[in-house]
Amino acid sequence: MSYEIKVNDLTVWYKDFKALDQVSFTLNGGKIHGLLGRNGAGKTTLLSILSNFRKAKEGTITIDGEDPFDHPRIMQGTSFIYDKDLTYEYDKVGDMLKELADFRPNFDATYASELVKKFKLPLKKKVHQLSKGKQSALQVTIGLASRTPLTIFDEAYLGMDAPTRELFYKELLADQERHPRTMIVSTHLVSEMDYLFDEVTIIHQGKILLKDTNENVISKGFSITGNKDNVEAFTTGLEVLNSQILGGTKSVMVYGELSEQKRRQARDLDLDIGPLSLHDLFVHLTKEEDEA
Ligand SMILES: Nc1ncnc2c1ncn2[C@@H]1O[C@H](COP(=O)(O)OP(=O)(O)OP(=O)(O)O)[C@@H](O)[C@H]1O
Repeated sequence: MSYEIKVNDLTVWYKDFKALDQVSFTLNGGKIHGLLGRNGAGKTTLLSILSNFRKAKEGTITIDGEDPFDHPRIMQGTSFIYDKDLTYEYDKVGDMLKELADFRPNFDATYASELVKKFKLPLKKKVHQLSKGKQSALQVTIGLASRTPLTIFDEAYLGMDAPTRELFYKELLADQERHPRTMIVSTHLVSEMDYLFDEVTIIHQGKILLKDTNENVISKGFSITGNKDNVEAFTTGLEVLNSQILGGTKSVMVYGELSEQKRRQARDLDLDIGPLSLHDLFVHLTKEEDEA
């Protein structure tokens, strides 16, 4: 089971600072959505509203067709995994997992035990005594084993070492395959996680910059390299994200559709067309004026 999410004209203020500015989008159910944004872009603000931590005051949100705020079914069906402060969590790991099973109707205790083994979580240790990476692994275990129709991981990998992150990504894909749900995964580690996403949303300075399938986003990013004058002639009118000149050669990154006619023109001008990664697109699409 999975929830569809509709956000319409959502604006969030912190006193006189606008953290989200008329944000509108739909997230299809049963997909893994990558939510990408730079520091302070508004990711956590958005995710805390989707997970009922905060009420939408301007704009509307529906999750599975309902206003999610204070809605028992939607709240029970939503997991929000974030960098939680576990300093005062004196329960033992095993007890915490047992208690959770009572609150989450879909919680799979057998799968949780498998994850405990894979992440090497010490069941008898108190949660606040776990290392940062193990605390994150515990949170991820809870997020995956809860099997909620909406599962949100907000930079859930913090403190995990590279092999543990790999394990998390592998489990996320495998369990999504077995039990499709709506997942939202926010991250800065774009190059490491890009293969996980079915759909991508980029948020920048409180606004949605881009929302599309991962495949479509990637298919619109190109690097164009060749003779400087030819590259300049070719890219006139295209959205140029970045350019570099080395002697008489120019290399640019562009974002947009390239028609067959444009591709022919590139061949005639002896230009090389290459793909761009989601990481490159993210970095350059969210570049600010003073970072050129
Ligand atoms: N409680 C608050 N009071 C005032 N401003 C806030 C508050 N929470 C967040 N902000 C501001 O709102 C903006 C968005 O913050 P948010 O935490 O949503 O960003 P983020 O994309 O999750 O960033 P990061 O990747 O750094 O965690 C930032 O400018 C932040 O300083």
